[in-house]
Amino acid sequence: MVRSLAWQTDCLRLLNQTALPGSTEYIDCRDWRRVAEAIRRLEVRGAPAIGAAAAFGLVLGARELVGRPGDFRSALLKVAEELRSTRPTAVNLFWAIDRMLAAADRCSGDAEPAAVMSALEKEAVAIAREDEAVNRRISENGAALFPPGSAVLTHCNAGALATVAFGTALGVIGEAWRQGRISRVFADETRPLLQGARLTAWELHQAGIPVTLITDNMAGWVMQRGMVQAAIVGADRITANGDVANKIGTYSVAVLAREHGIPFYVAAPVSTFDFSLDSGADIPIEERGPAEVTSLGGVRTAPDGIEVFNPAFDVTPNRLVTAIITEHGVLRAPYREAIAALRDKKGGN
Ligand SMILES: CSC[C@H]1O[C@H](OP(=O)(O)O)[C@H](O)[C@@H]1O
Repeated sequence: MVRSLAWQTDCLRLLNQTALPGSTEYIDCRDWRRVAEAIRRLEVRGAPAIGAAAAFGLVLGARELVGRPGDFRSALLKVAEELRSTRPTAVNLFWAIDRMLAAADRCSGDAEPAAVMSALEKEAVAIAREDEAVNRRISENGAALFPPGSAVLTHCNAGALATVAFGTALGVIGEAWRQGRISRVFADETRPLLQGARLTAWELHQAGIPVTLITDNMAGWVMQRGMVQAAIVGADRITANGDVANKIGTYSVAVLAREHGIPFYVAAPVSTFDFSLDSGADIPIEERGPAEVTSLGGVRTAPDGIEVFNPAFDVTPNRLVTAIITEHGVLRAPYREAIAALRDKKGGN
């Protein structure tokens, strides 16, 4: 099974997703700063995966601080803040760090730093283990939504690579495939960083699931031609009213799905819900550098010095979301009440 990361006690091993699909390379992080860099560079990416990576980054930070002079807990908080600053949109990053700091706070005030570090390591291992189990439940809950023989469209990568294992949207697709419910997947390439072409197409091809790669601007025509009967994506943050932040281009897919009368599904764990935000207008949207848009594979594709707008995410309003598939079941509009009922199921905060 594809895994985005593995805790090896002395280091956090990351599958370098910027090297896929051309080569399978690993990054062994023994320093929390290298984990932070990997998140910023999208060497590890995907909401649950960056949450788990940051959790193990905090363990590495704690390990560095054990035996150092000065106040262990305030130094640990500084590491946590650095990890929080890596990317602003996926709420799993903040959920995981909050959960780790809560684990540290459960240690008595006079606990030795080594004891706190041990508690942090246990919590990070639990976060990683739970993510795989949660994704399996999401997959089982979502598979039943697809009538046998369905072809579906997906955007970006919400697969095993975006999580600790198994995936969310691609987890649903894999389970539906195993049940004979999905016959083919149309994968948007997902400009500018091509998570669909490089990662989703790779994951599905590895799994033997029929996949057709299309460019983002082909999604409407594929729907208009009746080549897909549904769309399913992951999420980076879902607010209290059911608005969904996800990879840039997701909103366009949702509008096209509504226009063509096909369901638009979102698959996400409860850890991706942000109960503190009332609507998608409040979600911070990461903007990345111009080079991601003005070059491709190291080849310049736009004039020097051209103005660039490069938002990494967009927000799909809840009215365009047919259902949200979680580990606790499938939510349908109106979402506010159903989401509120999930609140006590979100560990950590
Ligand atoms: C299962 S969360 C996956 C989610 O994260 C991706 O963003 P990025 O590749 O920038 O980390 C994308 O929005 C996916 O849907």
